[in-house]
Amino acid sequence: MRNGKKNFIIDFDSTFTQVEALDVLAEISLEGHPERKDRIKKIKDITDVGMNGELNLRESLDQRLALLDAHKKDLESLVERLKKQVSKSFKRNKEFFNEHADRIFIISNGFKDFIVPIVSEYHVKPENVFANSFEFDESGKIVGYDRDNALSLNNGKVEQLRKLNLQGDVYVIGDGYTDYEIKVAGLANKFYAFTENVERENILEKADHVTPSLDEFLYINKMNTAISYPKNRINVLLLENVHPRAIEQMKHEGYNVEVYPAGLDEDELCEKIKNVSVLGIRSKTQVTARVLESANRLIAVGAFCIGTNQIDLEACLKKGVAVFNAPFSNTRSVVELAIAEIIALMRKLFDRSTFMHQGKWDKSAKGSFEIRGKSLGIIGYGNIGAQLSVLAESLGLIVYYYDVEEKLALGNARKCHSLQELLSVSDIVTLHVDGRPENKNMFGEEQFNIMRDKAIFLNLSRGHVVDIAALKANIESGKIAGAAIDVFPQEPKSNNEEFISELRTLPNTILSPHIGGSTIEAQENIANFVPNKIMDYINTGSTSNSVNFPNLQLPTLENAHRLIHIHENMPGILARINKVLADHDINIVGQYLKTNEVIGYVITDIDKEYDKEVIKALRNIEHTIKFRVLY
Ligand SMILES: NC(=O)C1=CN([C@@H]2O[C@H](COP(=O)(O)OP(=O)(O)OC[C@H]3O[C@@H](n4cnc5c(N)ncnc54)[C@H](O)[C@@H]3O)[C@@H](O)[C@H]2O)C=CC1
Ligand SMILES: O=C(O)CCC(=O)C(=O)O
Repeated sequence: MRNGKKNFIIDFDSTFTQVEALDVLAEISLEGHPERKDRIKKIKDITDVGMNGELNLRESLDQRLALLDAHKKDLESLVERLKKQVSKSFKRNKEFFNEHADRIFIISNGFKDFIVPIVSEYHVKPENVFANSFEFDESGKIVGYDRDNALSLNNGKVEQLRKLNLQGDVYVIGDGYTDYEIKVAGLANKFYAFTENVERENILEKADHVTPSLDEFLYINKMNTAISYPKNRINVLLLENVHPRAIEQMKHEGYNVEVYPAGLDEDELCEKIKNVSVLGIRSKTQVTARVLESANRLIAVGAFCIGTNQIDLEACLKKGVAVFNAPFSNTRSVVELAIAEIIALMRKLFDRSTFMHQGKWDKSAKGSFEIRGKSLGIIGYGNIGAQLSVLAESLGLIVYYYDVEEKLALGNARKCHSLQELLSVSDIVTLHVDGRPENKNMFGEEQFNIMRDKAIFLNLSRGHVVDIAALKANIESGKIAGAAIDVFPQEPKSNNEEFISELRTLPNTILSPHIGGSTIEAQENIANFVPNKIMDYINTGSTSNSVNFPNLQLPTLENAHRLIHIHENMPGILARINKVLADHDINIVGQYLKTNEVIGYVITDIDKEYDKEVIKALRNIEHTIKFRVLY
């Protein structure tokens, strides 16, 4: 077999095209037939049994043709339909077919009548197509096939290949048992199980390599020209029960997705993250510098939430890992919960309901108030705080706010110039600051002391922001008449762990398991938003909305290769990149640079034809953190 040349044997049904052609032919030929549904199902079943090697091929063909009741004219419609259903990775790799036309062979147990018109559009030579041929009666009805052709028999592909007596290496790409048989007969160097359209368990185990797309096959054989990196090689790990829409989107993109329902602790994550390219988490999983040390392939982290205090953003930057979150998707849910809790606390609703469940009827107005005309102090007037301000005002609350940054007052909200000022005027105080480390215990005994007597207190931001012992003492003393706490310094990793807190059993205290953003709407919004940001980053290099990378919105790549260079922010790196490009006579089509304190992010679009040595030279520039090429 050896002369250095490579021959490619490619199956047609469910490999070259996404479908089984006879199944599609049945849909056409049985149009209007009284047994259409039933027959189509039978045909599909026979196909599957045959593909798994459990039914004699000739029998399978005979049975299907009898059920098909097809005519020559149906073949025209079939070809039109199949043209639209060529496998996606085949469509984008037309160049491969063109370049290797002499050495590409379609060997199929299907029929030349429809195979040739489809594959010819991909530069496959008609004389390189080996398949059966239909036989028609005078009226054009399909009545049989050429029975002398070995391809209507079991092991027919093997026999055909023997006849071909190909010189050089032979690679077989197919989804079925008959493709695998070629390898078993010793006529192929390797069998690649093609799973872009169907996965047949019994074939997967036997394959030399499972290839979820033609890109993967070309990549491992160093022949990829259509895309820089096969998407199935991008391993995604999604933790903490992210919404199924995210899983669906990332699988649809072609990524290899693993899902885990709970959070992982540092040791577990260090182990799990080794080969992960994209990590998806919510608020629990801590992405520490130590975790990042173990992350050999990580390119992006998606926080399926707003807060990113659980991620060491600086360590991510230093490692060239871009972090994305969903800054708006669950804000409304948090606001609605805060409003509900304010009313519930002002009416002592939870305690009253608990008493009722214990059989105690306590009808009284004591300690119960309307919220109308009361003052609400919002600490942290960001996306949540500002939205709460508008809703609260529409319910008749007088809104005060305090923020460390200059913020525009919405509606009639009144700005406070200090936290003390806000605390001294508010009947209800609610925290909506972010979880930056400086906010640890920002609310403690001193702040509770300044608050009005019998005020209400809410924290739906982060647990470490409040000194829990001080909160407990102030609830017990009656200074705080009610509290709603959704976030805690220590939260259970999963629903199976016990919640332990000093706040348990305190009066008029609503404790909720960090569910501010846990609504179907919010989770679905997040699951639409974050994967798209990550996919955009992987596909184009765009970093818009990244929480740690310099934000760059890039044009789509057309007729160029994109070089993405992430480096430590040092003087002169851009000059060095451009010197390397000039030394290799590279024509720059576009260049974009943005830096922050830690990294520089340079994108250079160049003409497609270039000396590949330049890639090595760019990678070797001192202070390079990460480098990748996109096309
Ligand atoms: N309970 C839950 O399920 C959820 C909790 N959150 C938490 O809520 C936080 C706020 O969310 P967004 O409003 O979207 O964030 P944001 O970033 O838009 O707003 C936070 C605001 O707090 C201000 N701030 C920070 N520290 C402050 C301080 N010490 N004093 C006064 N102002 C301060 C900031 O300047 C900013 O304006 C998130 O960072 C997250 O930790 C967010 C969503 C759901
Ligand atoms: O729902 C979650 O897992 C976290 C919500 C949250 O705290 C956030 O969005 O920052």
